[in-house]
Amino acid sequence: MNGDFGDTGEFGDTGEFGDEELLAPSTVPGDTELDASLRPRTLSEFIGQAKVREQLELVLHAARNRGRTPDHILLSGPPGLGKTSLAMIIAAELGAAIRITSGPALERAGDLAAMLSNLVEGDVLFIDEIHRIARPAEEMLYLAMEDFRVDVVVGKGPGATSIPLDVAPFTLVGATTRSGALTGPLRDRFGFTAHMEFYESTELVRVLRRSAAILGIALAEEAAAEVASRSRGTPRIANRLLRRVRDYAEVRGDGQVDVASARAALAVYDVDELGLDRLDRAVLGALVRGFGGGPVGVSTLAVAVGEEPATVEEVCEPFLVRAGMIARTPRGRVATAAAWRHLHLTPPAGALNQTIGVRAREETGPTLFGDPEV
Ligand SMILES: Nc1ncnc2c1ncn2[C@@H]1O[C@H](COP(=O)(O)OP(=O)(O)OP(=O)(O)O)[C@@H](O)[C@H]1O
Ligand SMILES: [Mg+2]
Repeated sequence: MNGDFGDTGEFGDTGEFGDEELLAPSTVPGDTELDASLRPRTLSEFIGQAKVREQLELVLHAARNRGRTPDHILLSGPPGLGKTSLAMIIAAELGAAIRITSGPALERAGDLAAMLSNLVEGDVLFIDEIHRIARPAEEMLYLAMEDFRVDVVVGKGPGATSIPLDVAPFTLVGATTRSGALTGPLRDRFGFTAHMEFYESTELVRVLRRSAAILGIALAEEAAAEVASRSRGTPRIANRLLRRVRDYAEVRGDGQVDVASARAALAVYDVDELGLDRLDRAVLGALVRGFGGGPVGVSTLAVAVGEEPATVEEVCEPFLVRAGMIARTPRGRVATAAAWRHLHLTPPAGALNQTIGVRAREETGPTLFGDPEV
């Protein structure tokens, strides 16, 4: 099994990004193969996310010492940061088999029961987009996670009986771009939640160097830095931009990617110096020009740019917050002074001045001004 199924679910449905797919953090057609060849295979190959790596190392090590399956693990963070890669690494580090499914595929409890009853002791069950699991399956999952047992209901109406079935002890690894959308009971049953953060440019440079070595691309140091700084803190985007600058260097140059050809290539693909794409710029434009800088609710913003609220909230916004362009306030989203300037406009006197590089946590993470308005 190659286990690569990045194009399930709403983020895989990249039609909405049109020709701006280059900067979509989700997988786009053609990525899958690339992702598979560039995926880190061990925890030590996994670049960045130092905190998460340390925490995971402890969880896995302790479980190995005790000869037990580790606690269930939730991986939470924006698309393309390495959740699927980490899930596979967890299984590899445990020397366990990995079974892969996703929330949207578990529509009926029976789908999950079939999956669970096939598990062998020690297996890792990976459920991607776990926040999209259907309710009946979710309830079955609680019991399986806690007691390694499921109740399969046979028959209908008053004659229905439930037959308890044992499930082999397994480790559930769930991945989600929206841990806030998980129900409390499900979240509580994970022993450990790894919060994935956007990558620093220096880390993306290492990702790019590694990928260039695997793909046999001559990538100059300065060019790597240039690509890294425009990759929205996201390894998947860094790898994709790397392929585009390679194309450019091969067609218009001698195949060597230097900083000049990298810049020229990125200009051709309309990737701005912060790595913002058309949708990001549309969101900022709507916020600044349409709503005077906010505050405005995320669903209103989504309507203004003709996008799904989930896309704006889970794909654009985390990065715009991290880039210091948008702040979440209890009354809605607000454009910072940097956002106005990025659009070549003069910020109004009261515009927020925010430092770049605020931690981009999901909606459950700390915000500047208390709970985000949803
Ligand atoms: N830490 C890392 N080191 C090196 N490469 C990485 C790292 N994290 C991710 N990548 C690269 O980025 C690609 C995308 O990672 P992955 O598919 O694991 O992301 P994801 O978080 O599961 O995304 P999604 O939420 O869209 O499913 C990988 O194939 C790999 O090439
Ligand atoms: Mg994934």
